[in-house]
Amino acid sequence: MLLGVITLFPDMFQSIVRYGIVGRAIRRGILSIKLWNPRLFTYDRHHSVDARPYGGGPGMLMMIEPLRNAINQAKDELGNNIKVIYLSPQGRKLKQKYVYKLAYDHQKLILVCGRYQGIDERLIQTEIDEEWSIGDYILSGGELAAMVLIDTISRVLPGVLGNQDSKESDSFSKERLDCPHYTRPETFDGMKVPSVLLSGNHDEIHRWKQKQALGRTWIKRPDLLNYIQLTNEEKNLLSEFKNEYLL
Ligand SMILES: NC(=O)c1ccc(NCc2cccc(O)c2)nc1
Repeated sequence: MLLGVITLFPDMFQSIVRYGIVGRAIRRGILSIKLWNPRLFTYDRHHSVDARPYGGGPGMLMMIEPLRNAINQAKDELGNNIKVIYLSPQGRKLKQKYVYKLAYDHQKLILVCGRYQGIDERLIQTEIDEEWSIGDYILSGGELAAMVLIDTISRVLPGVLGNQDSKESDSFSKERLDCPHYTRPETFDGMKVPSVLLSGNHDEIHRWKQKQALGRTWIKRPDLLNYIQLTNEEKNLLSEFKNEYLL
């Protein structure tokens, strides 16, 4: 998968291309990232990329021309029918199921990172195909949002995560929270690992993990339960958890 990024701060992306899962995906040739800086596509004396907003208001906006020039350059290099995504607080809220879609439905994507107070609306109307948000908060730029998107996409690309299960067991891959996890020592400050996890009884262990994941979702994120259709077995596990919890 090839991800093109339009950003005024290309060096920020060094922080993900060298390390961890994204670094591994790049080294394995599964993912590549190419950056274009709109400032290199300005032709005025001051290389202006931002300007004051019409109608007043605080801060500056990114101008159309440098962004459009950079996007066009990216399209010239990557191909013209590539989906262009803009990261902004006004975007659709990113969820795991959309990460799979973005990763599996496209071989290439272009991510546009806004700075300042955002970008001229006419650029959004003419050049942006989809607007996405990583959450309901304001960042000083779209770069961190783009890096979050790159990281979570790279985790679902085939061949990136060694043990496929680790991806599947990720909580949000089944749109529920994860079960609790434990590792050595068996007892720490008098706190013991739940005995079922030491039993070697894989059916019991799987049942316990399912029950804990459902129970924790009910406690911490009951809203998620509105979106998932539970099997009868899952419904039984959850009511068992509730009875024990409410005792
Ligand atoms: N929640 C997000 O995905 C997100 C994305 C970008 C961003 N900052 C740049 C920006 C871009 C557009 C308008 C704007 O007001 C700020 N902040 C948060």
